Amino acid sequence: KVVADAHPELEVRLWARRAEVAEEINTRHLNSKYLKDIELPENLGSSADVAKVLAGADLVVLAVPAQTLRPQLAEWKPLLGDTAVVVSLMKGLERGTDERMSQIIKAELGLPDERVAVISGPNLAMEIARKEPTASVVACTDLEAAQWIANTCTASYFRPYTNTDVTGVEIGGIVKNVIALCVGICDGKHMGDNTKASVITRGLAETTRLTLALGGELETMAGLAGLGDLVATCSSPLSRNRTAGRLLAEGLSLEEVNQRMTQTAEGIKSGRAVLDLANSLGVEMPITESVVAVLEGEISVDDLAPRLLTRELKSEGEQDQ
Ligand SMILES: NC(=O)c1ccc[n+]([C@@H]2O[C@H](COP(=O)([O-])OP(=O)(O)OC[C@H]3O[C@@H](n4cnc5c(N)ncnc54)[C@H](O)[C@@H]3O)[C@@H](O)[C@H]2O)c1
Ligand SMILES: O=P(O)(O)OC[C@H](O)CO
Repeated sequence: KVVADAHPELEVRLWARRAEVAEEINTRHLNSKYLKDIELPENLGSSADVAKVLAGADLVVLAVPAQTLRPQLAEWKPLLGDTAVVVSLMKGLERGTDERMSQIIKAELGLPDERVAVISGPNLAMEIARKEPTASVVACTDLEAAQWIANTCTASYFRPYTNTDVTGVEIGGIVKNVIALCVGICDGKHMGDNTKASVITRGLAETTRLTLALGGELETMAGLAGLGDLVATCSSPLSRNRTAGRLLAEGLSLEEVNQRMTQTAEGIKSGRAVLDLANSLGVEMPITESVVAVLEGEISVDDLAPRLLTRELKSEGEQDQ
């Protein structure tokens, strides 16, 4: 939608898994299941036939639940043009491999770095659909490619900044979902703003430790894909991850929460992968560890705060702990 709004002269195509969704987009310019009464631009068409959608595409933007990406890519690979650039909007880490989406895209599609990018930031889908002003980050190791993508998706309400730190941009988007689960639990337990601000700030500290250990940059964490996205998700009632945490705190089982969620809350599945990755690098991530302990039934939601508060005292600036 952003690209279609930005460039009315371009033909933008959306792959829909269900033919009736494609039909509604083409005939009524609506996607009522996901975007209620938002009017979609006329140059945004849709098809349930992925071959038609990918034919001749210069820019391919992927946004499926992270754990489903790898098997989908094998299907899409033969349909992709020789020069197409692939952009990930996904904010999850693959369980079992602990790989980021850009790594999976590169490996499965056999693409060089300059043809794989990431867009991430404080970008709640419904607010963007309503054309509420937002900024974002386009990250690609190749700055020229990032600039081309940024130009393509600059709309009156959408302002992308470029960054070459793909790792930091992706890690910011992944870990904030886990931190938002924790904030949601605080919310569900009627804890106040001091508590939530403390979790957000220490959440950023552990996200930064992981980013630095993976070769990402400190500046990225202070930017839109780090602090920006973390604040948006942790403070918005639209956030699925925060909502999932709140439901857990209200006494729902994880199974009941999953049934209740109509859209993916990436933190639920990615939490374990983030923790495994951190452990493999010797990075301490106490909030992530505690959230995973709740998700895996090792501790109850009531044990979460005591577990975090009774940790050994340390200096605020310690980056390695
Ligand atoms: N919604 C947001 O606010 C937002 C914003 C930025 C990034 N993201 C990221 O984008 C990704 C997708 O999020 P979403 O909100 O669109 O999730 P979603 O649960 O709505 O799923 C997106 C689409 O993927 C399809 N899908 C579901 N299972 C699939 C499968 N097995 N194979 C192929 N397609 C499948 C669904 O039909 C849906 O159309 C996530 O990684 C999320 O973190 C979401
Ligand atoms: O905010 P959530 O939990 O809905 O997550 C979706 C996106 O990552 C928002 O940027």
